[in-house]
Amino acid sequence: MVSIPCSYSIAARLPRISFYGETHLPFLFPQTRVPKRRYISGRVTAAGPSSSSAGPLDGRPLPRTLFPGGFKRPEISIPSLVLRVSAEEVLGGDGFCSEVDAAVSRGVGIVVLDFGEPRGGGRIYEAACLLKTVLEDRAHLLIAERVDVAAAVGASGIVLSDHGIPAIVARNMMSKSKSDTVFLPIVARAVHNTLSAEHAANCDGADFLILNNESDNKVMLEESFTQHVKVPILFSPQSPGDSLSVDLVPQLLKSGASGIVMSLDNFKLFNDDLLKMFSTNVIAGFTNLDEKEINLLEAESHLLQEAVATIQKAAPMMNEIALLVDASSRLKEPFLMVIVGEFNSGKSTVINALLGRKYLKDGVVPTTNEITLLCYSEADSTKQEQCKRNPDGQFVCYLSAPILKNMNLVDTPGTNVILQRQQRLTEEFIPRADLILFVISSDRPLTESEVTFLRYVQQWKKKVVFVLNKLDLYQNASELEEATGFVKENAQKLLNTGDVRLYPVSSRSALEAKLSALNSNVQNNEEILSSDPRWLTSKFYELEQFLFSFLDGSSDTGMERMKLKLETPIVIAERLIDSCERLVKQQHGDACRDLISIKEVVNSVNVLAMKMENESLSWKKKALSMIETAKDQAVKLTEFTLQLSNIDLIATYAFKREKSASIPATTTLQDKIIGPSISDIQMLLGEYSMWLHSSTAHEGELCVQFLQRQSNELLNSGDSIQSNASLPEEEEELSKNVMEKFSANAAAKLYEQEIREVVLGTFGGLGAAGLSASLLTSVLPTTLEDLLALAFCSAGGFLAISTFPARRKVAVEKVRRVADGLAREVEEAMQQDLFQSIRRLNNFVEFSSKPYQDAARQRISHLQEIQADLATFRQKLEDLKVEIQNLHLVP
Ligand SMILES: Nc1nc2c(ncn2[C@@H]2O[C@H](COP(=O)(O)OP(=O)(O)OP(=O)(O)O)[C@@H](O)[C@H]2O)c(=O)[nH]1
Repeated sequence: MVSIPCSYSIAARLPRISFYGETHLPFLFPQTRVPKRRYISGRVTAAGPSSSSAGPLDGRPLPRTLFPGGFKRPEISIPSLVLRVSAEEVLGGDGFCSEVDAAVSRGVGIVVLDFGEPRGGGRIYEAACLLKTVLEDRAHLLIAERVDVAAAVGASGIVLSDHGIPAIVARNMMSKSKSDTVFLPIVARAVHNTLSAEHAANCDGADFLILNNESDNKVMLEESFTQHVKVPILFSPQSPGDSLSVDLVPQLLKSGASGIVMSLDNFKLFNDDLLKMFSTNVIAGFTNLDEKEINLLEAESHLLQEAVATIQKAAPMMNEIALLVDASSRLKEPFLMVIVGEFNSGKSTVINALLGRKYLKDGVVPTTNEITLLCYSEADSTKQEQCKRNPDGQFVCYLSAPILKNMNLVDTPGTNVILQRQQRLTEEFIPRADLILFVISSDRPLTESEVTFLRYVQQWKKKVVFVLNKLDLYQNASELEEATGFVKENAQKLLNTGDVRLYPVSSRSALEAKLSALNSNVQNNEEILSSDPRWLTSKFYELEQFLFSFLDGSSDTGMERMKLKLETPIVIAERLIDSCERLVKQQHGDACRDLISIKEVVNSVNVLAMKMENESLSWKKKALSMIETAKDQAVKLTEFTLQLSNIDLIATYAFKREKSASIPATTTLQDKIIGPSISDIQMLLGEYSMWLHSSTAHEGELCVQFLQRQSNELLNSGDSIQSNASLPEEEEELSKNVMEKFSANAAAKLYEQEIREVVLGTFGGLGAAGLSASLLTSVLPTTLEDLLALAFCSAGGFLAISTFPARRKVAVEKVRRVADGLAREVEEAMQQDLFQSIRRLNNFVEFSSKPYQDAARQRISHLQEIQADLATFRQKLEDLKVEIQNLHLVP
């Protein structure tokens, strides 16, 4: 067991990193907003270019992700505390879940749900759902055996038994069901003997093993076995139901166990000292810091915690926050130098030469298809040096090479490999690096893929040191000069800096020289090395000199190391804040547009009012023309009735004086003119009323629909805004009432009265003028001329009849006036009905839009607050950067 374990595994409780955008990433794929609808003149149309769906305000699409797309392995802290619970216990109540909750807050990183008894799938599912709620994202939930249940509840993974399905099958089954996550499911294998342990580790592809059989536990204590199995082995040192001897725990960890699996009862036996063994151990990254530096480290730690809170508030869905959490937790850890380069450029040889031994070839490191972290072990024999593969796929090697005392090295897969996954692993690691050693092969200096990769590195503002490896391939000095000039010039352009460090080396020669010096068995082999021509021609010492000066805190480069280390999380924070600012700016723009859209909805009632007013003109015109037609008919009837030749009438009123009898004109007026006209107009007004109602109701409906669509976007949650407003139900009645009040019978009576008055007023006095009733009776049935002739016979008669046309005109005028009055009344009532409808709609829209307007305003001010917070925070980071840059200045 190495004495100082490395801690390069993000604690399971941290929020998950989502690096890739193949699947749905809420933050990186800013939530796909339903295309905004613009609400104009009562019609809903697709939004124009100002629509929020068009992406950020500058019109360019937001970057899909900080990294290219793909899946990522979940990360588990090692050593790990694992709780094993049964469905029975979980569903049994009695505060069991609260105790699990407490255990997680005390450091349990994984909870395994066993099916126990009874074995019904429903019970397990129920228990898994309950556990998931208890654990939230603080610990991984693994389900024993039941891939279906694990997939259904969205568990982090599965624990397969010795004889269970192959790990790859389980992983695929779960991956398919978890298409919305970028994390691969965890697949652990419970094994009962060393044989199956070896098989699972080497062939099965399980992420870690749980050794269940207590009789075999002692086998695990043997070094040969732990050396052999390259995946973490977690011990389950007791049979279910047995109590765990806690004294065993330190011994198990020392023997190479990567964690302990236990029941809740056993966990309760763990005291704080024991729990400390499971907390991440940190190697002091900086020694001999003066007070100013210590203060700066503390200040930065606090500021980064604040940054995490600010970013989480601004963009709760931003999974990349884990990068910052991770980087800030590593602030006090050793300087991290990441070696990158194309496949076969000589990265491993450079590392071996730095380490002074062939660590990366003699089997200690199994592959460069994964990230390999090399950190220091105080082991005094190479036997204790070992490599382990963490469940996240990363190899961690503990080596005793002196250079690792103050600097961790990371070997990465080549960047131009065919398998994109390897390239992605390297890309993922870049933000964590404090310094990048970029190894270029002399036979292909600065290829296209290297240029692309450098551009990516530049995004993270990393300090890059170039190694032009395989120097021995150059024929002469001028070739070398040409190559270094080319690389420097282009690197300067790419990294936008005049300060490009480039070390042409032959790492193979350097390694060979170091190995011969090592094998010379001489106590002080430095002399042998410095006299070795391979060492001299390798020029490797120049690179080493630079790196060692990095390790010396008192030198300028040592100070630079401190600065770079301090700046690593700041750069990540800045990038995340950039993304947050873009996102919040977009959200703010959206919210402003939302408010404008809502106001547009309210204002659209005015547009609709104008439109309806225009349309109502044609309704009015129709109604008035109906009245006009009736009027014309009534006028004609009056004129016809009040003719001298229409002697029947005169006879009836003037001479027969049958007051009670109705004249035919009255009946005609009532039955043929007024009656049908009234019912026609009433029908028209009924339709008008319906038109008003349906137009406003339709508009109201559209408005409600629009506002409801806004709801989710405004609230940014699943809630919806409740509005108590209801659409106007009743139809407008004023115009209909006017016509209902207008009685055909009453009008006919009035008409008759008028006719009567005209006739009586004209002819009622003729008898007094001396006309004899008999003469009149014999003459009157003849012609008008006769009558006129008779009238000429009597001055009095003539005078009376001569007033007839004027009286008739008055009667006609009266008929006209009545009709015109009715027309005016109807027109006014129609207008009132229109106003009333619009008023109702207006009230409804204003009332129902109010909660939405309030929500939009609240959201705008909330986003403005966040923008202000981010700006303040950016300033704080700037100030801190200045302080870091001024570190070298004597106070
Ligand atoms: N001529 C010459 N060959 C070298 C030198 N350094 C490494 N090589 C050779 O280059 C080949 C690749 O070296 P590695 O160190 O495995 O390269 P790598 O970049 O780690 O390769 P991957 O891990 O596969 O990406 C090996 O055959 C080395 O012997 C050197 O300085 N000169």
